[in-house]
Amino acid sequence: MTDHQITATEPDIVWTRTDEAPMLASASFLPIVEAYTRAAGVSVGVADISLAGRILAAFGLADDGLARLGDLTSSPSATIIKLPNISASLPQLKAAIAELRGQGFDIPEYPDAPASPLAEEVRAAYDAIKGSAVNPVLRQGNSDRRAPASVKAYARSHPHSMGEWSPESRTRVATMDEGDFKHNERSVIVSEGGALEIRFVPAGGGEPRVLRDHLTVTAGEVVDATRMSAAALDSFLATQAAAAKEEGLLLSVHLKATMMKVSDPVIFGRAVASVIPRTLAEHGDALAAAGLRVEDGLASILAGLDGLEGGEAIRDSITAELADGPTISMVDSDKGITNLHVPSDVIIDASMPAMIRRGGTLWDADGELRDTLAVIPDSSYAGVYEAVIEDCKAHGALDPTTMGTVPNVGLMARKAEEYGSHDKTFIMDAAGQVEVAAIEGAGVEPGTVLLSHEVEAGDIWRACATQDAPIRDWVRLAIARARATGAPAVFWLDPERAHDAVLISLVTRYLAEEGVTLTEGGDGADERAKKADGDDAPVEDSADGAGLDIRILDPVAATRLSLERARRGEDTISVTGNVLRDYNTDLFPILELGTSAKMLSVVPLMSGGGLYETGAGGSAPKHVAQLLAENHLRWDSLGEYLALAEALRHVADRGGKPAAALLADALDTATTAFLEADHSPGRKRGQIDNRGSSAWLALEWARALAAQSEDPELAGAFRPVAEELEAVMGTIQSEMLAVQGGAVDIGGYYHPDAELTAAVMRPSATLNAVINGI
Ligand SMILES: NC(=O)C1=CN([C@@H]2O[C@H](COP(=O)(O)OP(=O)(O)OC[C@H]3O[C@@H](n4cnc5c(N)ncnc54)[C@H](OP(=O)(O)O)[C@@H]3O)[C@@H](O)[C@H]2O)C=CC1
Ligand SMILES: O=C(O)CCC(=O)C(=O)O
Ligand SMILES: [Mg+2]
Repeated sequence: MTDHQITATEPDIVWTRTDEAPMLASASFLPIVEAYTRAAGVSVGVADISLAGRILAAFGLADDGLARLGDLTSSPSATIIKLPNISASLPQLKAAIAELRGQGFDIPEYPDAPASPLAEEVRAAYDAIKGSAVNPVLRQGNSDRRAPASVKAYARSHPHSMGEWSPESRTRVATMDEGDFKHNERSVIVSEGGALEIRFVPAGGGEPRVLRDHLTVTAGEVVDATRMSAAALDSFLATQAAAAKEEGLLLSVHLKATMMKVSDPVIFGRAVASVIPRTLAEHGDALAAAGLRVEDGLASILAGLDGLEGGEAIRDSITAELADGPTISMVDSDKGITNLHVPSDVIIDASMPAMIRRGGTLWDADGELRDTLAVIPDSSYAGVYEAVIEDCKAHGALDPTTMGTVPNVGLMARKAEEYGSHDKTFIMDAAGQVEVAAIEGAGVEPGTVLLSHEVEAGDIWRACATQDAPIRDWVRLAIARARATGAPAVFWLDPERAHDAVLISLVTRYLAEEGVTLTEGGDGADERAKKADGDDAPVEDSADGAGLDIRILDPVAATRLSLERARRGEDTISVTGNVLRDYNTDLFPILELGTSAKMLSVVPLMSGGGLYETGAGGSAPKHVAQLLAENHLRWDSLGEYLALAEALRHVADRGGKPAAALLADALDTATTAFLEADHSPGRKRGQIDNRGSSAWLALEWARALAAQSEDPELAGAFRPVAEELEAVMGTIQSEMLAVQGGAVDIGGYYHPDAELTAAVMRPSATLNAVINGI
């Protein structure tokens, strides 16, 4: 029994308190949810998994909501609604620590250079909070992300803006063709359970050093190892900086420094270094002595120069080099924030689709849109974006009013693949060999080296693991989605990649075990032959005779096929590994719906429980900035509405709470009516915002509950609510709009004051009176 054992008092549904815009939106919507569910005998509790909450918990100053929920995921009764949370970069973590200290919490500063065992401990505690520390704990299942039919219908009738694509666009992707993670990858299947060790053997003799001492593996686990060569990376980045300048393209770098918290900040730092090489050659020692690191971005370095002896000379040198080098794309041209200022500002899953949606352009320092050289160092997945860009150049922008949908079934459970690699990623400090060796079991003699790489100082070496049970579950989920929709399901796997080659063999075997045969031409050959014939029709035949069309294609071919079908209005399920799950579930929703916030994002937990994520995007920091400046929150809570309906259905399926099913059905009806009436938040001050939207949803939900006849008592309880809300909705909406315009104070960014937040997020006394009266 762990400290966090779930008790019988755990509520039916746990709602997560997170950060930024989703947390603010919850302050408005959650009181409505609590009132409606309480009236139907369904309990909703809150677990704090915010960045600030996790920091306080690490020092015993708050309950550990994340640990509690992590335990809950192993229970079949788990029903968790997970809102997006901050995956903190180091600058964000430090800002949160400073804010909490400023509020009087007794927590230590982040030790940059720990010099005592205690400081080491503090650093380890903080490093565990950094990056994507929440999702891997809760995601004990694979992922099923899609746009529900009502949302797709809404997007078709209310299309978002889509930039034009010209065949003359010079925007392109640059990626490495050697020395990167893709090209150095090696992969094995461990035949039996056991334990592995990761060790470093220095070049030219010397004692081997253990990097990771007891890595438990299970039978059938796929273990990969790879390295990014520092020399190859530096040379690639220098070439791209020169190419961007030469070709007059903006330089933009697209990484995932938040989620890939060990490798990608280092790669980001090398990108920063590539635009200020002379400054680093001349002043590198002074910067290091002041603790200013390229990994933290230009903003952090520039801020650290204030008051530093010799700081002005360094600033002048940086300014001169930036003026002399390629034009770097802007995150915020008004404030002079470039793509290389902050590691967490540009996150590839959102940044590349947003650029594609804007006709392949990014902003320059004058706020003008220009073509860009999109630098994606590792080539494992860069080809997907390359293929989309080529497609848009050839055929123009996609049309949201007609395009089909590309939902995703993602292999994600139990820290699968790269996104579970943080504790097995190392930045090498010397040349030598890194080995993954069996120390116990694993179906081989102890000491057997399973994987190894020659490394140089500065290289990034990492191992990833993917357990067999999640792979089988993923294949079954893909079949289930193909059956439920009739759409073809395509496994995006690249036979040229070591890991994917192993997965192709497993997927083929597990499909056969489920009685499913790959569609003829499932290797892409048929598609190519048909194209050569000028025949654009999809492969309709299904090899298993049961109407299933399941194929395996490399990611570039899969992208082309999915886009070709989408342009014809046809749907294609993308069945992918963990990284492409992340990329595709922003890419396609942003093109189809304008934002991934409108996605239904279900994680059927392998224990039988359910995790319902809201949307597939992030926490939109710029939405918070807008709320603070002009009291308008444009966050769209549609993802929350969709997730709540699914969670209620899960509670109903567990038995004993029949009203949960009625709440779910009524919420679906309400969401459809809400979309049809176009009550979604507007982007600008003076338009309806998140709070006004949730009030409309409350009205539609009450109406649908009052209209159902299965539970007359419940209908009776909600009839007056619906009538009252209907009568006062005009007043509610005017009260909501009246507060917009000026700045507001909620007493903090990472840890705002609960009362101030509630006051800002519940500004309509009329709505509050109705809700509080339920
Ligand atoms: N599941 C999770 O917990 C995730 C957490 N994150 C975290 O979120 C933060 C920001 O990351 P990132 O996703 O890259 O950037 P954003 O959150 O800024 O999302 C990108 C853009 O998507 C649009 N958007 C996203 N959600 C909504 C919504 N509900 N309503 C309206 N528009 C929305 C906005 O576009 P527009 O400008 O058009 O309004 C936004 O600017 C980081 O801290 C990151 O670590 C990121 C991804 C997932
Ligand atoms: O965990 C994170 O940092 C981000 C997750 C994410 O982007 C996603 O799941 O789509
Ligand atoms: Mg994502």
